[in-house]
Amino acid sequence: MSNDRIPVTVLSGSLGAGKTTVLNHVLTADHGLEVAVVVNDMGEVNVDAEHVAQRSDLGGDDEIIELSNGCICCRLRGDMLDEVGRLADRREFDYLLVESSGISEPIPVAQTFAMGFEDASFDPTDTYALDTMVTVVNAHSFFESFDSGAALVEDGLEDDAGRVPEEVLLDQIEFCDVLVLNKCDLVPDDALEEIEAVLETLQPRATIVRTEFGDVDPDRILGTGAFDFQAAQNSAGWKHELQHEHAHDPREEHGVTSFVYQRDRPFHPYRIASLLSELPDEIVRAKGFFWSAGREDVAMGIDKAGTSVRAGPSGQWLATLPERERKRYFAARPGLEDDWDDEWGDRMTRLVFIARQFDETELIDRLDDCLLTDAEMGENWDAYPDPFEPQERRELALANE
Ligand SMILES: Nc1nc2c(ncn2[C@@H]2O[C@H](COP(=O)(O)OP(=O)(O)OP(=O)(O)O)[C@@H](O)[C@H]2O)c(=O)[nH]1
Repeated sequence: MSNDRIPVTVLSGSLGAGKTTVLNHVLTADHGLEVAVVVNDMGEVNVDAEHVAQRSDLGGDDEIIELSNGCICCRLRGDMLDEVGRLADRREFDYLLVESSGISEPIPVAQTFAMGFEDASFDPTDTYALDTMVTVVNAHSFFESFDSGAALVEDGLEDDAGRVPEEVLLDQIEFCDVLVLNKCDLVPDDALEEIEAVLETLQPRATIVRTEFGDVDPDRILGTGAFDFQAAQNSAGWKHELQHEHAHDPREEHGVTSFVYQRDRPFHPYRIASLLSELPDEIVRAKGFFWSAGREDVAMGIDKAGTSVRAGPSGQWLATLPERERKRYFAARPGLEDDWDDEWGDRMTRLVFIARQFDETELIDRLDDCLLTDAEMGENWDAYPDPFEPQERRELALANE
């Protein structure tokens, strides 16, 4: 590999998905590259590093950096950089493979390599080039992961931000270049096709590679040059839907439905909160923003990953901005002005749902029942009880891309 900088592939994926198995397969494959490895394990003892050391034909311990008792997406970000900096000083090698812990969020890990990290003494950007973000998906427990999250992680193991495994799994799927669908030996073909259809809907940009015991062709995950921070960050299926679909538009493939619900009348806060708390499990993913009557100051956001649902203030309506600032947004985004309402500005609802084996008509009816009635449109909305959190994150709803 003639690149000046050392290319890096990061393996993400939930606990037990097969990251170490993939890693060992790549290390013992015949690709002619000298590969150094970082293995991150949440426990005190780095079991994965031991498995890698035993199984691979790597020489001394020098080639495997073990980062234990914390996660490289949060607490150990700086430690990881310091270690890979020392490694690059110490010896020559062609490629760096990073196995993150099962609960690592991929975006901070990618940022750490692509942009460095303030707490670290080493700046990776001259030495390393992030090449491929890979997420290993466990085909065998894929659908159960969304039903309960229980298959992914033992109780109480949340990341520092309090995110649950289903949310982290969705992040790992939505932010990557390659999805390795592992444990295919345990799943019949028709189920694999359905899983692939869900994955393609959640993440249309990534290539999907089916594997058994991690038998991936190294060319699929090493030296692909596929990583592009901006593209990866915008690649989630729900973002495409939110940006490009302007109306209800279901599409179905292998029982996987993806549709946008859009309305310009506000929801009754109590009714929508109650519906959101009991969304059907068939909805694997829901994202977007909505208008809750009485909260004309703020756009409410929704984030459903498997059974985990979060909803609350998440952005500012453009209508609440001073006119000059608003015009800057309009100038920067042609088309934004098209949906502008004379009375309510950009206040509206746009929600994306990705579901499997699901008839969306009932949900659409139930969502419509949450909209204010004609009589309620004339009421004092400020008198409605507000079930949502009061605090606000300062993001623009329409910039929610
Ligand atoms: N049947 C089957 N078992 C597999 C496959 N890939 C891995 N395994 C087994 O699944 C278990 C977990 O695999 P690992 O490679 O350790 O998974 P991991 O993602 O590194 O797990 P953590 O490091 O705990 O997050 C091991 O017992 C593997 O032998 C596969 O394709 N099929």
